[in-house]
Amino acid sequence: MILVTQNYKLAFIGAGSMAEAIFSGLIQQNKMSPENIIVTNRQNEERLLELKEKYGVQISSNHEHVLAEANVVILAMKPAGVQKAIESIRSYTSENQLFISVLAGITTDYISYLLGHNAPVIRVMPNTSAAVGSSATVFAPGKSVKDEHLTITESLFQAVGMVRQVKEEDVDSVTAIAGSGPAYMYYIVEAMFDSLDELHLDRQLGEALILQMIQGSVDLMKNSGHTPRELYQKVKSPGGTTEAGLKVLEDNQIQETMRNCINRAAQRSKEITKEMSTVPANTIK
Ligand SMILES: NC(=O)C1=CN([C@@H]2O[C@H](COP(=O)(O)OP(=O)(O)OC[C@H]3O[C@@H](n4cnc5c(N)ncnc54)[C@H](O)[C@@H]3O)[C@@H](O)[C@H]2O)C=CC1
Ligand SMILES: O=C(O)[C@@H]1CCC=N1
Repeated sequence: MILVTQNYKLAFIGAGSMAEAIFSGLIQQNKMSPENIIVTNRQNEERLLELKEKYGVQISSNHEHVLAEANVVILAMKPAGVQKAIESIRSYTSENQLFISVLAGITTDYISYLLGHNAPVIRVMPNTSAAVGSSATVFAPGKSVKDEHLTITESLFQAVGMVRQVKEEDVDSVTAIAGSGPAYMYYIVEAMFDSLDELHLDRQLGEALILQMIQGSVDLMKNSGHTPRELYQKVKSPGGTTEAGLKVLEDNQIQETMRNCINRAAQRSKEITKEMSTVPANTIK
């Protein structure tokens, strides 16, 4: 079923992991047709050909062509590249297009400043689970955004997972949990997988069990109405295996480390804003 998204023509400026996760999710969930998606990057033609081959999306290195029919432009380059990227497309953009930025730390004001006009700009923070329809996404509107633009953004990202509107000042914090969060989960799971060899367990069996164990834990956290603390207390028996394992986590201050990790990521998002996204004072309207 193609939803409201069928009327949109999406241009992705940037063809990396995040762009691929979003458009592959939209295509695989049957929410958008690949003909309505055009993708460009800075210079890697081979990467564009690979994406065309894999998903059937349109590709082009000609920015005028990329922007010509797009009514939604998704900015998906690294934060450090935003100035050059917008300079290279600016003359082909208009106030009739909606700009969606997924860039960590880059404000809607800065994007409007670089565009030099009043097109609506929405800041979105998705994650790579969009590729399987399971992103945890937030969006925050910039200045010229109307309800219709919020609806478009919501419907696009609803197609690839859960989506919520937040204030732009909260996006740095959300980036730390929902944007970067998957990497922290994969990092922990990598360690669990690596323990399989030490346990002399079959790798394939062990990996399947670990992933199902995580899935089951998530299901229980979502559905039981119990807090994480209540749930781990239920697993733990006095003098048992869980207590022994948890003691190692406590002795190594793993919870504190996790909080530090998340706080540091949020702080980094704010640093990126200062380093790369400051609007010169005399241009603020
Ligand atoms: N990877 C992730 O999990 C998430 C990434 N983000 C944000 O998404 C953005 C992209 O991240 P990734 O996809 O991981 O990076 P990436 O390095 O995989 O991709 C960046 C893409 O931008 C292109 N690019 C760079 N300069 C360009 C220009 N001047 N014109 C056109 N294209 C240009 C590159 O050629 C490349 O295709 C970043 O700003 C990041 O903060 C947001 C949420 C999650
Ligand atoms: O690491 C980063 O900066 C980006 C933003 C969230 C996930 N990846």
